Amino acid sequence: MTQTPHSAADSELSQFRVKGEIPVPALINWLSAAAVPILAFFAWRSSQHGDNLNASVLLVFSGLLALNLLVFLGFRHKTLQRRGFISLITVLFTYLAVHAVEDGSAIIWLFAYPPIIFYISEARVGVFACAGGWLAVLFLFSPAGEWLFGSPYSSSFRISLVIVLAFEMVTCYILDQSRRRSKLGLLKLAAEFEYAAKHDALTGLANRREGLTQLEGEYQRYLRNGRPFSVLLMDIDLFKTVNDQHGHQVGDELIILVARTLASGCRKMDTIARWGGEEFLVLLPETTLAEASASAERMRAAVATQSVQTESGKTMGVTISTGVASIRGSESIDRLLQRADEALYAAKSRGRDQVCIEAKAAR
Ligand SMILES: Nc1nc2c(ncn2[C@@H]2O[C@H](COP(=O)(O)OP(=O)(O)OP(=O)(O)O)[C@@H](O)[C@H]2O)c(=O)[nH]1
Repeated sequence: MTQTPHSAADSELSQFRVKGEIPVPALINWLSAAAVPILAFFAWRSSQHGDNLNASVLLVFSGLLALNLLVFLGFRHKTLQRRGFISLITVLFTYLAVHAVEDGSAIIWLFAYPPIIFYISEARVGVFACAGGWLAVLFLFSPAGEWLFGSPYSSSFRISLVIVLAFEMVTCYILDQSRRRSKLGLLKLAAEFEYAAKHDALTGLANRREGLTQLEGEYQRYLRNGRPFSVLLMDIDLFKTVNDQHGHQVGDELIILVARTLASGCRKMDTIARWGGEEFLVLLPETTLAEASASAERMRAAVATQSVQTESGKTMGVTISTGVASIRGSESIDRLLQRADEALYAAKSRGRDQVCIEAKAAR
């Protein structure tokens, strides 16, 4: 069954990739590959300035990001890669800000955090991480933060950074929401297209193409496991007369009524397809000829109890004729359908409102 877009959870939406969009694992790989030499460069600069502790910490981050990249390349575990990357950059950015790396100027790398986090994770993770990060910066810049960490940031820099960071985070959130909305729209459109491609617009049943697809799938299963399946080919009797006497609208109502009756008489595993104008194909997986003819007979009887109201207020009954056939040996799908069609033809020629099994009368 096609998933409806409305039920798509945020996480599923994050995994749904529009053609041309950069895949999250590829983006993380690229960012990691870029971050490893950048961190190594800053580690080298720190060691030049005699700050060996900072050089070691940056080298450790560089190594961990490289490790996360290699683990992904080895195991292809996307969730592990994403979580590892988010944890590492969150701790790294916190370290850059708190430790005031490069005389505090390294804190500007914090601006890389919001777009990355919104792109690679679910919306609520992005909001949580950004709000938490912003509050942490606010605390770092407060008198309490200054007393605790002794950071060197000037007051004008603090004000600017807090405001610009908030502006960037809100902008990233808005852009991310817009991206997610358009993805949702595409997901909805794709589901609608998929539904339209597989279903008949009038009855909501599978259309002929989908019926054939299901039939082919069942045929392949039969070739593998040898369990027989059956088909019922059904046709509304004297339908042309209904159209001619009462108009196409009543004819359409009758088709819908028969479709509903057939659907309510089938198992979940069965497929009912609108095969032609007033013709239906029922595919009964793992069903013998005897079981199929019993089902066909039940459906025939159920349809015969139905009626529609004509424009003159009279009730009009409806009957169907059915041809039944079961797969045999290594015959083709075409041959099976041909035998069902011959049985249907026999049911028509023997007076309609009856079920015929492979050219033999069943009633
Ligand atoms: N209202 C309506 N009529 C349709 C639709 N599709 C096909 N038809 C009509 O269905 C009729 C089929 O009639 P026939 O194939 O001649 O057979 P019949 O009158 O049912 O006679 P038997 O099959 O011999 O019982 C034609 O008049 C088509 O125009 C549809 O979607 N809606």
